[in-house]
Amino acid sequence: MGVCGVGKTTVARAMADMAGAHYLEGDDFHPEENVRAMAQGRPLSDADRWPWLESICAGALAAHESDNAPVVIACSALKKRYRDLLRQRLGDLAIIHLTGDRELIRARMEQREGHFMPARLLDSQLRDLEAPRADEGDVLVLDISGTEAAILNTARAYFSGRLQTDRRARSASADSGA
Ligand SMILES: Nc1ncnc2c1ncn2[C@@H]1O[C@H](COP(=O)(O)OP(=O)(O)OP(=O)(O)O)[C@@H](O)[C@H]1O
Ligand SMILES: O=C(O)[C@H](O)[C@@H](O)[C@H](O)[C@H](O)CO
Repeated sequence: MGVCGVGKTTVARAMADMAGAHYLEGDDFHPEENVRAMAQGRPLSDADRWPWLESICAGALAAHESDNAPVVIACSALKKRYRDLLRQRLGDLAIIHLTGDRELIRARMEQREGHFMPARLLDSQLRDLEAPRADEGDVLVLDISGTEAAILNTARAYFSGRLQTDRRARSASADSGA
């Protein structure tokens, strides 16, 4: 999760490769009108985002049910209520909140080519962002100022730990016949 340009796609793709997981790009689930709005510099509203979040959940569940493999999703999930919807629909999550200095994110967005999101929407994303607090216990905060390798190492350690915990919990519940 995180604002535009913070590196969600980059990290999520690498994590999915590492874990043999499905990779879902949140941007692919936006209806055309959402993409058009953002491309024209208009921030999305809650009303624009609810159906989009629901379709990400449907896609994630379908992918997982096809072969039981884990699913990694690149999704802004800017507000607590969006993350709560994901938790409610998808069950246990391991969330990485990518954060960074506004100027660094802006510079990366300006260098990026072929993406619909204009750098001028960054401030609206930062305004919408409700950074997870400590009571959202499934979130790792990861600053993006380090090298890509260092970021991926930290992300990998967090996901691996969460996957092992999840596997242990599932095997314990299978043993107990639950
Ligand atoms: N650690 C990093 N170091 C340098 N550049 C990076 C790093 N991570 C990502 N980038 C570059 O920053 C740009 C934004 O990254 P990316 O597209 O992954 O962000 P995003 O959060 O998925 O963006 P959006 O939400 O707008 O789709 C890309 O050009 C990417 O190659
Ligand atoms: O919630 C949102 O406003 C959107 O998901 C955006 O964050 C973009 O889709 C993405 O980040 C584009 O760059």
